[in-house]
Amino acid sequence: MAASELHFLLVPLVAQGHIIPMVDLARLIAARGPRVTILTTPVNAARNRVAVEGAARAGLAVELVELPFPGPQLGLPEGMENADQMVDRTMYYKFFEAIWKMAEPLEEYVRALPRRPDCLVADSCNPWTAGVCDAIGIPRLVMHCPSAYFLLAVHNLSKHGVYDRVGDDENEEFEVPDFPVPAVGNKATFRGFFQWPGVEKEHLDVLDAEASADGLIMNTFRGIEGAFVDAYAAALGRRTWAVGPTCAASGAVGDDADARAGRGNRADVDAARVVSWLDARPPASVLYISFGSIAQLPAKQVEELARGLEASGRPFVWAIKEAKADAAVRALLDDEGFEERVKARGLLVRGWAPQVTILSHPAVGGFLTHCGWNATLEAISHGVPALTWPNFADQFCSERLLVDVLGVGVRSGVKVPAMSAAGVDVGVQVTSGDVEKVVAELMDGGVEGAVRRSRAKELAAEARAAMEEGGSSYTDLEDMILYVSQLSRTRSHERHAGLTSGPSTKAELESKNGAEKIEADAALSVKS
Ligand SMILES: O=c1ccn([C@@H]2O[C@H](COP(=O)(O)OP(=O)(O)O[C@H]3O[C@H](CO)[C@@H](O)[C@H](O)[C@H]3O)[C@@H](O)[C@H]2O)c(=O)[nH]1
Repeated sequence: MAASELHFLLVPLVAQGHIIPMVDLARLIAARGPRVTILTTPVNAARNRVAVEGAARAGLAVELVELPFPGPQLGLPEGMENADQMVDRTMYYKFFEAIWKMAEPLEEYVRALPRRPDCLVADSCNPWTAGVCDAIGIPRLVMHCPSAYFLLAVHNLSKHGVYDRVGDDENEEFEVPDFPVPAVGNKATFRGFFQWPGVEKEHLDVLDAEASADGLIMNTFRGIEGAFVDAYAAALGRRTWAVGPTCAASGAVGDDADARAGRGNRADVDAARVVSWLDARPPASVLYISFGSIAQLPAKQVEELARGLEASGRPFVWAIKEAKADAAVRALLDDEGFEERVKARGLLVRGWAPQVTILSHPAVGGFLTHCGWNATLEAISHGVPALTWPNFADQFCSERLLVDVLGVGVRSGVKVPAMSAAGVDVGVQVTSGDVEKVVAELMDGGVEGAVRRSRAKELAAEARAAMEEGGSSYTDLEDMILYVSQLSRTRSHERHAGLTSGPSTKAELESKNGAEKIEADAALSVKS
C-alpha cells in the first residue's frame, strides 16, 4: 500500500507534555504522505488548532477531530479537560476515570468512518484504546512521551523486584539493575507513571496495553539514548522506533509561526515582544526558567528562586503559571515589587510562554528546567545547557541523563522529595544562595562551563542530523510507516478471512448484518 493511502489515528493523553509531541508526530507522519487524524477533546482541540491548521496550510493532511470528554459525568467542572487544569489528587482520579470512559466515543467514531483506519497510535497512558482496536481489528502502536532511560529504569526495577523489596521506604538507596550506565537513587526519584496509590488498575492496564501493542514509538534519538532504547525494546520484545526529538522537526514542516503563537496553547505574551527583548541581549547571556505545564513550586521555593535570580545579576526570562500561583507568590511578584526591581534585566511571562521560540534565540545561554522530557529535548535540540530542578516522576531521570550521562547539565541542588499525607511533594529545598551559585556555574563555569556549552552544541547538531533524511530517527519513522502499511494489509486479509474480530466500520457492520439477515431469511424460508 502506498504511504499516501494510509490513514493514522493519533490519540494523545490530554496533557500538554503529551499532546505537543503527538501533534509533532502527526506532522512528521503526514510529511511522508499518510493522512493523520488527531483525536482529542474540545478544549484540547481548541488549544492545538493553530498548530494543526498551520500544518494543513503547509500542505499536510492533518486534521483534528473532537471526542466528547466525560468529565462532567464524574463531577469535573465543564471545560476541565487537561492535566494542567487539575488542582488536587481527587481531581486527578476523576480526570483519569473520565479519560478511561472515552473508549465508547472512540469506538463509535471509528465505526462511523467509511474506511477502516490503518493504525491507531495511542499515548502509553491511554491503554483503554486497546480494547477498541481489538474489537475493530486495527493495528495499534503505543507512543511513549518520557525518556527511554526512565522507561528502562522503571521496567528493570520492577522486574528485579526492587520496588517490592523497598516497599514504602521512599528513601532507601538502590542501584538500577541491568542498566547501561550506573544509576543510583531511591523510590521517590524512580517512580513510574501510575505507580501512585489509588490507580493500581490503571497501572495494570498501561502495562497490559504496552505488552500487547504492535510496536512502540519513542520520542528520543539514538545519539542520546540508543542503549536505553535497544535494551527497552529487547526487554519488552516489541518493535520499537525512536523518531525524535519531534520538536526538532517542527521548522522543517512549516510551523515556525505556529511555534511563536504557542505550542499546545496560545501564548500569553506577544512572541515578537519577547524576541525583541532577547535581541537586545548579548549571545548566550540569558537564563530561561520554566517548570512546564504541571509542576508547581511551593511559595517558599518561588521566593528562594526569585531572590537567587535577583542576586545572580543575570538577565532572565521566567515563565510563571499565573493561574496556578497562590497568593504568596502573587504577593512576592507584585506587592513586594520583585518584577519592578528586576525589570531592567528580567522578563516575567505570566502564563504560557512561546518556549521553543525562546530556546531557539541565540541570546539564551541556559535553561532552568523541571526536566519534563519535552523541555529536556527542547534544551538538547537547541544546544542550551540545563540547570536541573526536577519535581516528580520521570523528571529525576531526565536530570541524571542531562548531568551524568550527556554532560550538559548542572544540578540546582534539589533534595529528594517525599509525599505528604495530602499527596503533595514536599521537602524539595533550594535556597537563594544555591540559585545564585548554580546560575553562575551554568552560565560561566570556567573550563567546565565551556565544555558543557560545546557538548550542548554537538548534541543539537546530532539531534538535527537524526531528524534529517538518512538520520536514525528519520529512518525509524520511515520503517514504522512501512511496517504499518504491511501490518494493515495483513490484518485486512485476516479480517476478510474471518480470522480476526468483527466488522470494523459501520458500513461493514451494516453489510455484515445485511448478509446475516439474508442468510437467516434464507434459512427460515427453507424451514417453512
Ligand atoms: O509556558 C510554557 C510551558 C511549557 N510549554 C511547552 O509545554 C511542553 C511541556 O512538556 P514537558 O516539558 O515535558 O513538561 P510537563 O508539562 O511537565 O510534562 C509532563 O509530561 C512529560 C512527558 O511524559 C513528562 O516528562 C513530565 O514529567 C510531565 O510532567 C513543552 O513542549 C514546552 O515547550 C510551553 O510552550 N510554554
